[in-house]
Amino acid sequence: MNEVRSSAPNEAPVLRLEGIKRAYGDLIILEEATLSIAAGEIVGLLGPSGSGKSSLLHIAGLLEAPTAGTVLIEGGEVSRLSSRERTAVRREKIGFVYQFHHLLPEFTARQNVAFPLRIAGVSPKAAEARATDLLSQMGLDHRLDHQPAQLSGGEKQRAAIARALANQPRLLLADEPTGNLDVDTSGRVFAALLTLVRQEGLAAMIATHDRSLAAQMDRVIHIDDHRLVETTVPDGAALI
Ligand SMILES: Nc1ncnc2c1ncn2[C@@H]1O[C@H](COP(=O)(O)OP(=O)(O)OP(=O)(O)O)[C@@H](O)[C@H]1O
Repeated sequence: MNEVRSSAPNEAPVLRLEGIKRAYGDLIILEEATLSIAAGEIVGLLGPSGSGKSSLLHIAGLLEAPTAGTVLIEGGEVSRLSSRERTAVRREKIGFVYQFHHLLPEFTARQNVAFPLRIAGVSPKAAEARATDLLSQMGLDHRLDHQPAQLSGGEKQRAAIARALANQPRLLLADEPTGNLDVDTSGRVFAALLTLVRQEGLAAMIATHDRSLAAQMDRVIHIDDHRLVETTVPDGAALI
C-alpha cells in the first residue's frame, strides 16, 4: 500500500506528503511515500534503525528537501519555496522535538520556552505568560526558573516539548522524544506530550522504537522496504 490516508479526507490536511523519494546518491531511503495527517491526528512512525524515520520527519519539517515529491502544509505547497520562506513556514507552523532537548544552558526553563515567541516578536510579558502556562501543563510549575543543568532528564524533555508548542504550531514532529529516558519517566513524559498535543488540536507525527507508546497514538505507520505501510493498533496489542 503506497497511500496512507487521513481519517478526515474532506479537510485540507495539516501535513500532506506526496510521492516522496529520498536518496543519498544510489542509496534509496524512501520511495513513493504518500501520507496525510489531519488536525487532531497523532501518527506514530515506526521502523528499524536506519529505515528513514528521521529523514521523513526532516522532510516533513522542511529541514531537508526530498529528492522527489511534494510537501504540503495546510494545503499549500512548501517543497519548492526558498530557504528563507521555508524557515518562515517552519517557525510559524511546525514544532520539533528531538531525542536530545537542545535547551539553551544559560536560560531558565521559562526563558527557553519564551525564546521562540520573543524571536517571533511577542512581547516579553505575553511570551512569559504563555511559557508559564505551557510549563505548568507539562507539570513543571515548580521548575520555571531552573536552568537545564538543574533539571532531570524527564524535566528537560518536558521543557523541550513546551518550547516546541510555544508558537502554537499546527504540526508537531517528534523524533524519539522520550528515547533517552527510563521506561517509567518515558511513559509519564509521553502521556503529558499526548495530552498537550490533543488539547491544542495539533497534527503530530512521532517516531518511536517503543511499541507500547505507538499503541497510544491514533494511527501507526511503518517504514517497510522504503515505503510507508499503515498498521492498525488495537489498544495495547502487539504490532506486526
Ligand atoms: N547525509 C547522509 N548521507 C548518506 N546517508 C545518510 C545521510 N543521512 C542519513 N543517511 C542514511 O539514511 C538512512 C536513514 O537514516 P535515518 O536517520 O532517517 O533513519 P532512522 O530510521 O531515523 O534511524 P534511527 O532509528 O537509527 O534513528 C540510514 O541508512 C542513514 O545511514
